[in-house]
Amino acid sequence: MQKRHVDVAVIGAGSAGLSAWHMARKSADDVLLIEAGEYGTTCARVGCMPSKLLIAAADAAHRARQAGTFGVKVAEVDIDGEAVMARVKGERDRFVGNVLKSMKRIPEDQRLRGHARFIQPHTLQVGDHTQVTANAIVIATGSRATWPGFFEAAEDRLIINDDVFEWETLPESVAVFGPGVIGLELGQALSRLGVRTRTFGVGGAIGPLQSDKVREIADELFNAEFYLDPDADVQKIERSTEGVTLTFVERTTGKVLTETFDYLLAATGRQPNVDKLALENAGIELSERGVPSFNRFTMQCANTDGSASHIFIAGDANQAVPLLHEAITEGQIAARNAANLNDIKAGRRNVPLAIVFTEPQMASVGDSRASLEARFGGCDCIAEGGVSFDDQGRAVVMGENHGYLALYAEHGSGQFLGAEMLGPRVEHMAHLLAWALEQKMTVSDMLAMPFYHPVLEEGLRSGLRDLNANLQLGPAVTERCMECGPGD
Ligand SMILES: Cc1cc2nc3c(=O)[nH]c(=O)nc-3n(C[C@H](O)[C@H](O)[C@H](O)COP(=O)(O)OP(=O)(O)OC[C@H]3O[C@@H](n4cnc5c(N)ncnc54)[C@H](O)[C@@H]3O)c2cc1C
Ligand SMILES: NC(=O)c1ccc[n+]([C@@H]2O[C@H](COP(=O)([O-])OP(=O)(O)OC[C@H]3O[C@@H](n4cnc5c(N)ncnc54)[C@H](O)[C@@H]3O)[C@@H](O)[C@H]2O)c1
Repeated sequence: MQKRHVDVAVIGAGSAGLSAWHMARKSADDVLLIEAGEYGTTCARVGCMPSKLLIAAADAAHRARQAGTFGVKVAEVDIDGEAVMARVKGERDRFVGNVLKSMKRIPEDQRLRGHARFIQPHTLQVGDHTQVTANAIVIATGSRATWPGFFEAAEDRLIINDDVFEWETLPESVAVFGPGVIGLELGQALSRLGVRTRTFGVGGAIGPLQSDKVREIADELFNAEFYLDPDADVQKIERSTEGVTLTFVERTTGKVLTETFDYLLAATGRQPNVDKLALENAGIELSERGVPSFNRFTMQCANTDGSASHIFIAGDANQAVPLLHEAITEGQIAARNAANLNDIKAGRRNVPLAIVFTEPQMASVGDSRASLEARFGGCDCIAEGGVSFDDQGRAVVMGENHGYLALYAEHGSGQFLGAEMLGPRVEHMAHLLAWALEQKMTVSDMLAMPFYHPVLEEGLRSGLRDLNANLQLGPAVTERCMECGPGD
């Protein structure tokens, strides 16, 4: 057994762990990055990047099918599943390759392969070969897909997102369970690529949407394109000779149907990889679900006696905001503090921003309406405004005039608080709104900004005018804006 002492040990070489290693090295000499699995990060290997590559192929197919809207004739859209998957995997490998290249800058003696687990608060057992003691430890172990036990009836036809990106070609059919972020992104993409899909949820949720109005529109729009039952009654799942056979109540007809699919894709959420760390030996306080309690500004965990620990947790492992940009920020904050235990500082956190790459895209900026209600204590302080994209100039031009933008602001101050949206390419508008929120802009400040013509942001201006009127800070929006042209 090898023994080694380091200043900071980082467990997990994903996006949070890599950013942690780089940050810790700014103040500590001996920083060890420990990885149990493949190098390359979840984001590049089986997450953000391959999913967006599959979506890009699906969008190409969709554009070709929609070309007739513009008087452009495309004879037949023929999907070559092998070519689709070859590009997805080829470009995915390029992204993974870039991560691997950047990892070469980490000296070999600062990297260690093997599964880490705590044997004492300052000591990790790595594989069966090394014991590492560290002044401070950053847990950056990510998360993994999770599913209810009864899915196991699908046996070898039960798959998760990781499996999709290993396909040689596209299957004929997939039953998608979980209309959350992953299920909707992958489910819509597969459907657009000609794969027969049905998507089943529980409880009515669609993606991360909180606004009833936006969710209802999303339900209608997605269902116009592919079968989605967000509150499904699935009565039986079984492995049959042909694949996986489901018995379920069809949403539209109420009939009990039995259908066979090649695969059951479980997209029913993710759980943090903290259950195999032997955290009971780490001396830190755990939530009921076994996740360490931590401060989101310092990323520092709490000891069982309430004192501050030398252990920090960043990225999907802490289950707070499982998004790539947050993992990187958290890794940096955690590592900065792990390397400076005598000078713990609160890190800067950005406003919440989340984007789902369906079409129309979904996005949210700021706290959800429910959190805002909780924060403002039911004082009737929140004004809401909104705009539909159905008649928005640029969206009509592009033939993508669907969706709705809901905007929130504080009565009295007129301060912009957040937004939820479903609409064409709203990834960009969501960024503008997040930047406005970071700058603590009021709705009047935002309306004083330039708006080009004809752009989707003219729709945002209409929504802001509606919000301003509801704040009683501007005129009621009763008709189309006369002075702003046909874009709003
Ligand atoms: C299909 C999919 C699509 C996504 N799309 C987006 C997107 O578009 N935008 C976005 O912002 N986010 C997206 N995400 C989320 C994003 O990928 C994650 O938030 C991010 O990758 C988390 O990074 P991490 O460093 O916390 O975890 P990871 O990158 O998973 O790194 C954790 C590492 O820890 C290692 N590890 C675990 N346990 C141990 C141990 N005991 N010892 C040693 N090593 C260990 C693991 O092997 C792994 O390499 C997506 C996720 C998925 C699954
Ligand atoms: N574009 C992006 O930024 C992006 C893309 C993919 C993933 N992610 C991240 O990954 C996280 C995990 O994504 P996810 O889609 O796995 O989780 P999720 O929490 O977004 O969705 C899980 C869905 O499964 C449903 N569900 C639970 N049990 C079910 C059951 N038995 N049958 C049917 N449905 C069931 C839930 O109601 C929910 O709608 C996201 O929260 C997000 O942070 C982000």
